[in-house]
Amino acid sequence: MKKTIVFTGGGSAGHVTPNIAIIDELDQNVWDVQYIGSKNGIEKELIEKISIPYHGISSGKLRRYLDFENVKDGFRVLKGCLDARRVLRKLKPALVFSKGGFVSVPVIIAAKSLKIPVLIHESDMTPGLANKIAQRFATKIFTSFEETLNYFPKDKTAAIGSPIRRGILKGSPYKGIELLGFDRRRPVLTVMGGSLGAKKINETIRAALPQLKDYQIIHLCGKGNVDENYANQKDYKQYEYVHDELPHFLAATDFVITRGGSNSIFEFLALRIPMLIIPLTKNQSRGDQILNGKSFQEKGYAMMLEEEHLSAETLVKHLADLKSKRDDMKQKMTSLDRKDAIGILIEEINGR
Ligand SMILES: CC(=O)N[C@H]1[C@@H](OP(=O)(O)OP(=O)(O)OC[C@H]2O[C@@H](n3ccc(=O)[nH]c3=O)[C@H](O)[C@@H]2O)O[C@H](CO)[C@@H](O)[C@@H]1O
Repeated sequence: MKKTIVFTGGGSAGHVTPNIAIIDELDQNVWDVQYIGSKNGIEKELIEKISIPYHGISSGKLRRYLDFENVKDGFRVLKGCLDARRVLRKLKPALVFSKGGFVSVPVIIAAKSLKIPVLIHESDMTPGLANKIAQRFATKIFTSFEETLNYFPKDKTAAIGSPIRRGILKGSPYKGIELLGFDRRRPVLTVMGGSLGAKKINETIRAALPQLKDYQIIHLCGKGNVDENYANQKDYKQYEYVHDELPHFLAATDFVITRGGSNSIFEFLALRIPMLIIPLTKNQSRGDQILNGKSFQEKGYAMMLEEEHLSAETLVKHLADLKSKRDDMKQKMTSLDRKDAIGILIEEINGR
């Protein structure tokens, strides 16, 4: 008889794509895979696309301060715990695997109350609020960054790198160039503002286009952000979000401009693509991307440009610097930080 495993995590692609990466590698003759996410989060569409049974529960945003919305969200989280408990009692999983995000908290609390083992993975340099809460309920904790070990109990935590989907490494540069209608002899720059796009990066890259004529540009600009004024240009292709084409596009990419989302930057590291990281600011986030970016810069994998200093001029200048550091960066990107996190997690799961 198959054993059941429940995955959870959501709110942004960053909390879902690693789960999909692991699910892809699990032997589904051995494991019955199920997913618990929020009723309407981005995870619903991404998980249904890979045909894994999806259970939507009530979910509320967790805040560090108290206000009326917070109280309402408290009730939603409470309802989420009851929803999750009901689903888990029915599925009777051997374990729960969580990638974090608000929706994961009620699932983990419910799992703990039913004595179901919980594994969690933290992608960022510093833990998000969900994983901070989840850590006390977790049986075992994995992190992408070595630096993150300081934030969790030593006896149950291991740094293993980021579980990046293996498919992302299997793209063909020729196919990418062909899909894009680009010229194989000229450099390709990919601009990726995280799974949700990035308004300021989008505007700045478009303003800098006249100074970027050496490059052929793939711009992944996020939902609703394609600018029709720039449609049908030979050297500048815009997409809201790409799925199956992404491995081919990245295989054809020479440089990348990116947010500091952990999944993206570990994917670029595995592909050895020199990156210019423009992290979300402290006003837009809890500042995790700044720390992710700093860590990569210190290790020589990336350059960083803070959004406060972002303009067409600084972007072009940083890109020129990136070009001059390209060989050195690629050399450094062969390090141990490219661990086989997926392999480690699959082994851990199979041992349960
Ligand atoms: C706004 C926000 O809260 N961002 C957080 C979110 O990142 P967010 O989900 O925005 O970004 P990540 O870089 O972590 O992940 C994006 C994922 O989407 C994929 N992708 C992207 C564009 C596209 O067209 N196609 C595609 O498949 C990327 O390859 C990657 O696997 O979770 C990360 C991991 O906890 C955090 O580091 C980020 O701070």
